[in-house]
Parts: sequence; C-alpha cells; structure tokens
Amino acid sequence: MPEVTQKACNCEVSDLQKGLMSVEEAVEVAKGLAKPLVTEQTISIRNACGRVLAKSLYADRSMPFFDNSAMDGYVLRVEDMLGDGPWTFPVLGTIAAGNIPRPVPAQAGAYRIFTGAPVPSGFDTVVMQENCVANGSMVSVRSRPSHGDNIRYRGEDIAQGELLLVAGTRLEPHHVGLLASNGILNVSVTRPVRIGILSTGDELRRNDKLDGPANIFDANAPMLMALCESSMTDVTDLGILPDNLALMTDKLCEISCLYDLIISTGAASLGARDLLREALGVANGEIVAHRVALKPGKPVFFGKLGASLYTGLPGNPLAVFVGFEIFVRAQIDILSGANPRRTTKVRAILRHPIKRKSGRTEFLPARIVGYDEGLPVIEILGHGSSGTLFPLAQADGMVVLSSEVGHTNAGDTFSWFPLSTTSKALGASFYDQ
Ligand SMILES: Nc1nc2c(c(=O)[nH]1)N[C@H]1C(S)=C(S)[C@@H](COP(=O)(O)OP(=O)(O)OC[C@H]3O[C@@H](n4cnc5c(N)ncnc54)[C@H](O)[C@@H]3O)O[C@H]1N2
Ligand code: MOO
Repeated sequence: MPEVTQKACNCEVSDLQKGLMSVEEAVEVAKGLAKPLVTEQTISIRNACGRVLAKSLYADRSMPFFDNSAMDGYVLRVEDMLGDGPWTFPVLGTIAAGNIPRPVPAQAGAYRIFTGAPVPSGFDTVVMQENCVANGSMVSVRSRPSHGDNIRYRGEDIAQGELLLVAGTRLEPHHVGLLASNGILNVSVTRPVRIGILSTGDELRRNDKLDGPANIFDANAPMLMALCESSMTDVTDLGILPDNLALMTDKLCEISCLYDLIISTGAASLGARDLLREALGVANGEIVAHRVALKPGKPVFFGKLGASLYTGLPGNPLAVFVGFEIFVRAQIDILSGANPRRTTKVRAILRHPIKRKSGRTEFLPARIVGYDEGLPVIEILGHGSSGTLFPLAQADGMVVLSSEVGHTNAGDTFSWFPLSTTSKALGASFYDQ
C-alpha cells in the first residue's frame, strides 16, 4: 500500500508547541467555562423534538393501561384444557381493540380477540389464529399454550410513578411518541442556547462574486450555522469582521451581552493580522486558554466576553469543523442542560502506513474501503491540509491519531469516529471517551 505523507506545516518543531495544552485538557477548559442555563419553557410535544427536558417526568399511570392481547387469535383459560388435545371450544364472542370487556360467562369457551383488545377477566392465554382451526361457531387448538402467552400485562412496561424520562434528555422522535402514549402533551424544556457567529478576515466575501483576485468565499459561517442548527440553539449570523482592531473591538463591545456563546473563526493565530485576541482584551473580554496540541485546530482559544462564553476557532475550515465537534458541541450541550452523550468507542484498521511526527492529536478524514473481522478498514483522504473541506465531504468519518503516535503501519488500529447524518457522533464520542 502507498504511504500517506501528511503535509508538513513545520509547526510540530516549534518551541512554542512544547507549551501547548493537550486536547484532553482543552476539552476540560472548554467544558469548565460552560454552565447550564436555568430558564425553562413549557411547550407542546409537537415542537419538543431536539429540545432538552428541564424536569424529569414520571408515569401518570401504569403502562400498558390494561391487560391486552399481543396477537390476533383466541383468548382462552388454560385450566379449561383438560386431558390431551386438540381441544375444541365454543366461540363466546369477539373482542376488538377499544371494546370494553363484559362480564364473562362461567362456561368453558374462547373469545375471538384482536391485537390490543382487553383480555377478559379470568382468561389467561391467547393462541394466535395461525395455530387455531375455526369451524363455524367453534374453534380448536392443537397444542397446549402456557399461562400468559401473547398477553401484555398491565404495568409490565412501566409502573405508575416510575421515572419515564430523566431531566437533561435530548428529546428525539421516539421520546415524543413515549410521552404521547402516556398522555403527556406539554413538557418543560430548557430555553434554546443563543449563539452568535462571527467570521473574520478582509479576504472574505459573502455574495456570489469575488471582487478581487485574493478574495475567497466565507465557508465557515454557513458551516457553523449548519453545525449549530438544532432546536436547542438560536443562531445569529454576526457577519464578517475586518482585520482592524478598532472595528473588531467595537463589534465585540456591541455584542458582549447578547449571546450565551459567541463563536468566531479566524484571526486566532500569531500573525500580525490576528488581532482578535487583542480586541477581546480591549473589549474587557478574557482569554482563559489559547493553543492546543491539535491538528487541525491548534490556534483555538477559550474565553469570555461579558456574559457570553467565547470560543475562537481558527480560520482554516477543517480546523473549524474539528474544533466545533470537539469543543463547541460539548459547550452547547452543557449550556442547554443536556446530559452527557453515551457513546461507544469504535476502532478502525488503517489500510496504509502514515508518515507523521508525534506531538499533536490529529484528526484525519477517511473513508471505509472494507471490513476485517467486523472492523472497518479505512483509507485516509486528502493530504492533510486544513484549508479544504473536500476530503471531509467524501469521508465516512475521521480517524484520530493521539499525540504520542508517530509513523503508523498498515494494519494498525485507531479510534474512528463515524460521521452520522447529523455529524454528532464525532464530538460526542471524543469528549466523552
Ligand atoms: N506562524 C504561525 N503561523 C500559523 C500558525 C502558527 O502556529 N504559527 N498556525 C497555523 C495554523 S495550524 C492555522 S489553523 C492557521 C489559523 O490561523 P488563524 O486562526 O489566524 O486564521 P486566519 O489566518 O484568519 O485564516 C486561516 C486561513 O483560513 C481562511 N479562512 C479564514 N476564515 C475563513 C472563512 N470564514 N471561510 C473560509 N476560509 C477562511 C483564511 O483565508 C486563511 O487561508 O494559522 C496557521 N498559521
Ligand atoms: O493545523 Mo491548523 O491547526 O488547522 O492548519
């Protein structure tokens, strides 16, 4: 297999790098700055998908509400089956879902019953119709069923008063269904997290025409808005900041108390035009940590601006994606009061060797090319540039090489973060591991 050489950026050899925070430390810093918002709202379950439950919910009644049939068939009493089969019974009537069971005659007999219909008192087994022979007003059963067969008993799923959903649950469609089946139509949820998104850089344009040969389109703001987009966020596009200290400072002062979280991209590194951290200081903001042993995403910084949490992601688009998934998604979860995600760590086998320097934890887009004993075999895409999203767009996930890993061999296994359709898997699995 050909060896993949990750594009050298020379930053691994910098002395400064020795002082970089580890990714794990940086995740703790990012999470530590975020505190759950306290405001709650009561909303209809129709609008609750994606929101975070503010209060635990308990079952008002036992589920199922009453003993009912799990099959279309005949409901019987096992004690009526004397001697050896087949046993033949008169059909005493029909019970459909929604019917109220009537007082039952004492004589031996069977009822035709449908799925979901209440089991009449004293009856204790349902034989599915495929195992019965109906003959006019009589029905025969060949083999003896057991007590309780095909009956869903009252309270066997949830007893009345039992915990239905714990506070902090991110409500998904199946939760909405569960609430509806329990007769709960309104829920108390946390309010959406207000997020402001800032791009920086004189080279950026938003319209569809580039007015200069050195201009590029703003990729980061639309991507970040899409990443944030969910019902538990209320996202505002704050536009593009020029590379100008006074203008940056003015904008930061203007927005300092309007959001729970401000995310910026670009101007995070050490260049003379990277004025954002200076502007944050002038605007009375605070930087708590800067620069992480992460590739891509090294220049990320964490801080505060007024009442807002402030996370400064680097300008390179792939660094924005990785930084969002590792740090920002965790911050949004905490602000929204969501419980930590439960995820499993997945391994994948590298198809080819990788030549690289140890020092930074590295996330690389990769695609699955096969399976070996159940593990995905993956191939790295692109050449390690954080300036392009093209390899990620073709990827099935990202592989992570931890900071101490140097050259790797074909066949080595590493952590693998599949990109789900919502792309939530990457960050969730990383920061909770
Ligand atoms: N001397 C050093 N130079 C650099 C270092 C370093 O440690 N020492 N780090 C490099 C790394 S790693 C990264 S990542 C970048 C990040 O720099 P900044 O956060 O200051 O970002 P910019 O310089 O503003 O932009 C970097 C790159 O990304 C493009 N960009 C910016 N915003 C957008 C956007 N909204 N949409 C699309 N593309 C965007 C920008 O044009 C630049 O090409 O610094 C390295 N340098
Ligand atoms: O590796 Mo940087 O941190 O994205 O180019």
